[in-house]
Amino acid sequence: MQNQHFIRNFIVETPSKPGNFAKVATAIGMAEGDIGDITTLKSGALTTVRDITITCKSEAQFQSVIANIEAIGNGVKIHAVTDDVLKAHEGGKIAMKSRLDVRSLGDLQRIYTPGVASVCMEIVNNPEKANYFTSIGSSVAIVTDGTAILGLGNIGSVAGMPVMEGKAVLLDQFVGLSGIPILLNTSDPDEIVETVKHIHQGFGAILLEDIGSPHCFEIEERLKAELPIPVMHDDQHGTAVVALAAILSACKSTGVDVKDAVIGQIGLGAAGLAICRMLMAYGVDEVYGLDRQEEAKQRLVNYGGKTIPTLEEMMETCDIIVATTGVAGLIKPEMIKKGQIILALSNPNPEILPNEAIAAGAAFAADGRSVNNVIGFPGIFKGALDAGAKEITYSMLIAAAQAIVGHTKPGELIPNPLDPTVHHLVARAVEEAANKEMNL
Ligand SMILES: NC(=O)c1ccc[n+]([C@@H]2O[C@H](COP(=O)([O-])OP(=O)(O)OC[C@H]3O[C@@H](n4cnc5c(N)ncnc54)[C@H](O)[C@@H]3O)[C@@H](O)[C@H]2O)c1
Ligand SMILES: O=C(O)C[C@H](O)C(=O)O
Ligand SMILES: [Mg+2]
Repeated sequence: MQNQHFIRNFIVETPSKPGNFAKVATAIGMAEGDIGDITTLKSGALTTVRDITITCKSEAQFQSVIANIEAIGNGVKIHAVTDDVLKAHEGGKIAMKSRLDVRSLGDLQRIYTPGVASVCMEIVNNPEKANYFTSIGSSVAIVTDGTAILGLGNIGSVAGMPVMEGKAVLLDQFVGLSGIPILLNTSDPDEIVETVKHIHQGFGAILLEDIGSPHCFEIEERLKAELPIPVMHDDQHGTAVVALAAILSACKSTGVDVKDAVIGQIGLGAAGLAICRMLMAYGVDEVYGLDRQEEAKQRLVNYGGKTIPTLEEMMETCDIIVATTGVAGLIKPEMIKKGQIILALSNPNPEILPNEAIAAGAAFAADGRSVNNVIGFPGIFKGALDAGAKEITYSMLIAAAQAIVGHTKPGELIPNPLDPTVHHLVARAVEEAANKEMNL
């Protein structure tokens, strides 16, 4: 797999004289290492120690980064090279924590037997109070069968758990919801639907994650129809929201009316088909899909979409290209037309690196790390839960996309996901759209 993201942390000591860190940065750049976070650990009179996050495309590249730094000499020393990604995952990223302290017998009797019995009876007599007296209303099941983990494919739900824990971390950090991973050991649609139906009462909503096509379409449709709570396949609709927002922002920046744009979508699986459907729901006429599977193309045609037979033809005729194939490096620089907008959204490695696309003439380019459904799904679920919505509809999704665009700075494609305001605005917009649909 090309364009790998190997992330390591270098603990580097340099003499405190100005210019020494610049030598280290140059040494890293000469080996094509990409510098990320830099944390000064110690700033002394004689030496400074920094923790430098470096991303490389291969282990070999790391070795040349190390060799280049060591070649500087004059007191520049590498004290350690650590893998902070693995370190961050030691023991897992999430934990079930109590919101209350139990320090006395009184506490125990209130939150446990016998006090808890009265709360149970309160719910027996007023079932709608379950969301008020329990955590159900702020809990989201993150359900996967592990068949389409990022672009890594069918690696199974246990190997996919770090991704599901990641979604739970983001739900907690950005909107204060509790995400609970549910790892299925079946990819049979009937068994998945039956299982989720039997566990749904413990959750306010269901987030389907990294379930591959075509099963994901049937599973989501059946659960949406059969459950009284919101169900959303994030890879489909969270991605469609973010892709629409990025396209609207790019069109705004380039003075193009999105409804006149010619948009090509490479890959018509979970993400790609949903992106096409979202664009058509938004009123874009010229949306063309491409997939290597006939049945994937047929699904788009069944929704009223159009297809283009080859990648070369799509790259030649479309102003905006979105790719969600899982195939790193699929789009070659020589395929890029001047002024094109390229959203190569596959993770962990895009169909083309944004800097390569820009260098080849693209007006805008982004990968799946920056244009990522993290901008959408936390606020979408928060808004749906706050509204007490029974489902997540297109008007709620389009409201989410418009809220994202409204908070995007000129020249940006989408806001920074670390900006808490964007998640709050998305949640409010989704809640309002839901209330409008429920005539509240
Ligand atoms: N940036 C984001 O937020 C985001 C969100 C969802 C998915 N993704 C990424 O998109 C990729 C696909 O995810 P998915 O859930 O849609 O998977 P999927 O398996 O449902 O869909 C992938 C589709 O791409 C097609 N495809 C593969 N190689 C192709 C090629 N060479 N030419 C044309 N079509 C080809 C497959 O036939 C399939 O239909 C993954 O890498 C995933 O990480 C990114
Ligand atoms: O997990 C992500 O980063 C986004 C998306 O859900 C994906 O599958 O790529
Ligand atoms: Mg995913």
